[in-house]
This record gives sequence, structure tokens and C-alpha cells, in this order.
Amino acid sequence: YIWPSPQLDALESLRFPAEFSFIPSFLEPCGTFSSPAGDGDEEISGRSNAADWIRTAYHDMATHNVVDGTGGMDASIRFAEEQARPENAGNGFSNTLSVLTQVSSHNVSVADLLALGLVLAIEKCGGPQIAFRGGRIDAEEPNIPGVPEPQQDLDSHIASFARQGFTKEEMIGLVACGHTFGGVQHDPFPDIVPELNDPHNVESVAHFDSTSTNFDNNIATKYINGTTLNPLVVGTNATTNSDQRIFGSDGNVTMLSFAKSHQHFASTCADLFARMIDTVPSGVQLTEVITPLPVKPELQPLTIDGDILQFAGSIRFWNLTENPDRVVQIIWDDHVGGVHNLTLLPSQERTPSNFMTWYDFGPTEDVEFLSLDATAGITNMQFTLDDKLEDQGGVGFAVQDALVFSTTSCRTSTSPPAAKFDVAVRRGVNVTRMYTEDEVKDATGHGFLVERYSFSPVEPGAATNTPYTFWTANLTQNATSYVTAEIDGAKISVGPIAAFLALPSCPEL
Ligand code: HEM
Repeated sequence: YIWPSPQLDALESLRFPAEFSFIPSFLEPCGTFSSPAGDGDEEISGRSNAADWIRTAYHDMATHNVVDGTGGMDASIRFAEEQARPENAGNGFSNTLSVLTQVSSHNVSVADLLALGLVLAIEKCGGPQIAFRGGRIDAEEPNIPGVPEPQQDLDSHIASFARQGFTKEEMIGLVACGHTFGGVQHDPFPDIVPELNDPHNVESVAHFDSTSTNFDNNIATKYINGTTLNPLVVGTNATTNSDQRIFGSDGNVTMLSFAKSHQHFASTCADLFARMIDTVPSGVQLTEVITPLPVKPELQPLTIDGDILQFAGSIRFWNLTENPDRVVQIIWDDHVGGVHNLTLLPSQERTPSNFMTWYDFGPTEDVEFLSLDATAGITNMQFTLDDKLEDQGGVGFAVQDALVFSTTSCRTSTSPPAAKFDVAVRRGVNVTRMYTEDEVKDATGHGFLVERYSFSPVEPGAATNTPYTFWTANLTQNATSYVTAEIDGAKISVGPIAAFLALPSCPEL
């Protein structure tokens, strides 16, 4: 995709997280279990976030009906009514949601995060790469029930997966791919698993295989060679041995192929998981597969200070081979035909990691931003790495300077928080309305924007030759907000607004 795109940029950053990012920190190491209830020691619970996240994605998807297009990955599992159903026994769903909804926003749905949770759990824990798209839409109400349960017979499982859009062979695959993680807990399934009285497994989880926090084909090899301890295969209660009935339903052909080749198992799972998370209600349009941008600007909002536009940020490069002599340059165009360039410096703040390297703006280490002439402004950027041009296939990296923050914004009160917030509009740009939009979440973690404060134009006074005119608003609530302006029917948003406390206090009148 072409940068900038608020939604795709947000998805890309979550999909290809830097080291120590929020989501991966819950998978490091893969046996990590973070119980929000704080019940018991994480190390010895017998459970893992990875397993909870994978199961949650499946249970969200499993309500899909291919015939009428209802249900699927739409985060309807976040409703208490769905979690209370017998088909959704256990607290794995609320655990998963309490972590992943922390990074939901108006750009990234909870449903996208449930899909991404599965993708990152599989990839970070020994599994194959999975194609990830965004654009799922959070359901507004629970779906009708439809998740398979272990006591149901084989025919109803085949029918259930057919309703979800999967053949019998694909059902075998999907169950085996999912059940390479985790196991069955005593608490929600006392008839399948007894109390284990194991101080190293205090939640009494009978694991599907001996490597329950890692992706591998043990689920198949142990099943085929008859040494499996999978409680849904060799459980004492035959009625709930659903994996046994499912795995054997094609005469073990599929499971044998998985046991023979880890590679075949991994690539089959990658395909099936991708199809599973792309199973969405009809009408939902998913994005393209998110791939890492080779060059990704991470810009601060442009800020005007008198005649100067402060331009700051970093450029993230993907998969650069190490080369201390490399020269990275930014080239930018302005509104009056000027072309400028500057050498960027390797970031002082971020060490290269996970294929990522950052270069920062700023002519010297103690200058944090580039000073642009406000009249000339900026329209477009390109970058060069030694002799290689990076210009997104010729379109460049567009920068909007129609709407910019202002250094005249200031804090009028710390407690309660209040600020005079100024936004400058480039002369010639016809703004019809300007307001803030707060990033908020409902009680289920679904994120959206709410319009809050209106801006009004500041009387221009005598200065009609200045490149920008000003709009101002009095904000009285600290929140993550964007400034949005309607310009000739289109909308431009800038932000987010820095916390009030970071603004300088207003000069006494
Ligand atoms: C007929 C189909 C299925 C049945 C009857 C079934 C049944 C179960 C049961 C009873 C548990 C124990 C849950 C707990 O104690 O918390 C479980 C766990 C799990 N299932 Fe399934 N499952 C099925 C299909 C799938 C599929 C298709 C996936 C993923 C693609 C999946 C992924 C998981 C995972 C990862 C766990 C471990 C959860 C944890 O340890 O926290 N299951 N399954």
C-alpha cells in the first residue's frame, strides 16, 4: 500500500511489531500466562496466552454460516452473553480480550486484534507465517450459537465445519493445527479432566501434547504412533473424545500426512489459519495482505512557530543490511518549486531490531526537528539510501501542511486540566468546520471516535500576508484526540494532541 494510510499504517505497526512491543510481550516466552484475575502464579498455571488467543479466534469465527453470510470473525465473542454459553466454557476469552482490546482503536477493530493475536501467537511460537489482512468490523450484538463441543457426534462436527465453510479434511487440519497449543482444563471441563494436584500445573490442564506452548506436529506424531495423551483422544469418557473421532474420520490419512512431514503440517496450518481468520460476515471488505513497508515515515504533527514549521520524526527502514557508511538522505519538495535535502542520522533513541532500523530528522544530535520556511511549506518527500531512491514507485511520500499544530497552544490549568489549543490553517485552504475527535472505547473494548470540542477562527486582524491563519478551542478534558477539519467536503485529521500536562503553561495576562 501507499503511505500514508491511517488504518493500514496502524495495522502494519501491530503486525510487524518492534522488539518489546505490547502484544509480543505477552508471548515472551511462549508459556507466558497473564491472568488478569491474578489467580495463581503465572509460571505454574499450566496455561498460556498463546493457547487462549488461538482458541478465542476460533470460537469467534465458528459462528459463521456460509449460506446466509452471518457470523464469523467479528469479535462477537466479546459480549458476555456469548461467553456465558456452554459452548464457550472457561475464562480464556475474557483473558484474551482484556489484553488485546488494550490496543484497539477506531482504526483497528477488536476482531482484527483477535485475528492478529492468533497470527502472532503462531508465528512467535514456532509456527509458520500467516497472511494477515485487516478491516474486520466489530459486531454490534452476539451471533447465534454454533461452536462445536466435545460431546457432540462426528456427523454434527462435520456439519458444523461445513456451515463454517470447511470440508471434513479441512476440519481435521484445523483441529490438529489448533490443538498443537494448550489443553483441556479441569475447571470448565471437570468431566474430561480430573484435578491433577500438580504444583507445576495448578489449573489442572491436561495438555494436548507435551509441547503445548509451541507449534509443532507432535499432535499428529503422538496420535499416529499411539503415545498421545490428548484428553480429547484418550480421555476416559469416550463421549467427549471428539479429537479421536475427528482425526480418524478419513481413516487417518490426513493425520498420517501431518505426522510424516512437519513442513506439510506447517504449510497446511498456515493456509487453514489464514482462511479461518478471513472468515467474516458477508459485506465486510478485508484489506490487502499486510506486508512490511520498506520505508515508513513516523512523523510528529507539523507545528508552526512564527515563520517556521517544525518537522520531526523518524523513518523506519525494513531489512537493511548493516552498513555504518550508508548515507540516508531525505529530499523534500515545497509549494513554491523548491527541492531540499538533508542527511538523516541513525536514531539515538531506538536500537535496530527485528529487521528494523530508524533514521531521525534533525541536523545535529541536539536539534530535534527540521525548521521549514512556513511560506514554502512541504508537499512531498523521497529518500535515498546511498544511490538507491525510495519514492513509493514514483508517487513519493505525501505530507499535508494544510492543518498544523501551533506552539501558541498552552495549558490554562493543570488541575482540572484545561488548555487553549491552537491550530493553524494554510492560507487558501477553505475550512468550513473544525473539531476534536476523542479516541474512546465502549465497555467491550470496541474503539471509535467521538466529536467533542469545536474550534472557531481567530480574527485575522491586520496580518493578511501571513502563510497561516489560526483557529482555537478551549479543551477541558485530557484525552487522546485528533483535530479534524472539513475542507471542501473532505476531512483532514491531525494528531494526536499531546497531553495537556506536556504543554507549556499560558503566559499570565
Ligand atoms: C470439533 C471441534 C473442536 C472441539 C470439540 C474442541 C474442543 C476443545 C476443548 C474442550 C478445549 C479445552 C478448553 C479449555 O479447557 O479451556 C479446547 C481447547 C483448545 N482448542 Fe479446541 N476444539 C475444537 C476445535 C478447535 C479448533 C478448530 C481450534 C483452532 C483452530 C481449536 C483451538 C484450541 C486451543 C488453542 C485450545 C487450548 C486452549 C487453552 O489451553 O487455553 N480448537 N478445544
